[in-house]
Amino acid sequence: MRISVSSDMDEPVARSLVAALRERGHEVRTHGALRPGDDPQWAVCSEAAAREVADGTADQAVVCCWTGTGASIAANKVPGVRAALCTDAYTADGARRWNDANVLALSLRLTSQPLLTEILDAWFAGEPSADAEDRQNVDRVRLLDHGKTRM
Ligand SMILES: O=C[C@H](O)[C@H](O)[C@H](O)COP(=O)(O)O
Repeated sequence: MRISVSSDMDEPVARSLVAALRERGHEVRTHGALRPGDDPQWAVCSEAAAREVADGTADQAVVCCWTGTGASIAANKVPGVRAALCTDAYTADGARRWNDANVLALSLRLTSQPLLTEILDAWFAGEPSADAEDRQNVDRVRLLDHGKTRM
């Protein structure tokens, strides 16, 4: 997959993330502190990575900041993006399965190397649920992208 990665800090875990994605065979495009000369502010680089998912330049994105909160908030402001802040593998699996999340948000503070591996394993193994209720929920969220609240 084509995966956009952003981080507001040049932390070891962010570099490990990029390396791990490449090792898994993904094509990675970096933003923020991971790209020399790029704006490292979380509101800017998270949006840039998320926008590539929305416009189809990337299949998915991983957005990082110290807590993961700002990165997830900024990414979720981009229509078409469903960003999930995941602090464990179960949450990452659920984000793909129930929420059809297309952007993974990570905390640079909390995500240890082993946890990163577990989260990525779960994220990439997870498939969106075919359950009608699950699909309906995702469709409702998609409507919000267009300012609508009713199916
Ligand atoms: O949600 C915000 C992020 O956790 C930032 O990474 C955090 O605000 C730290 O940024 P700074 O070191 O620039 O204050």
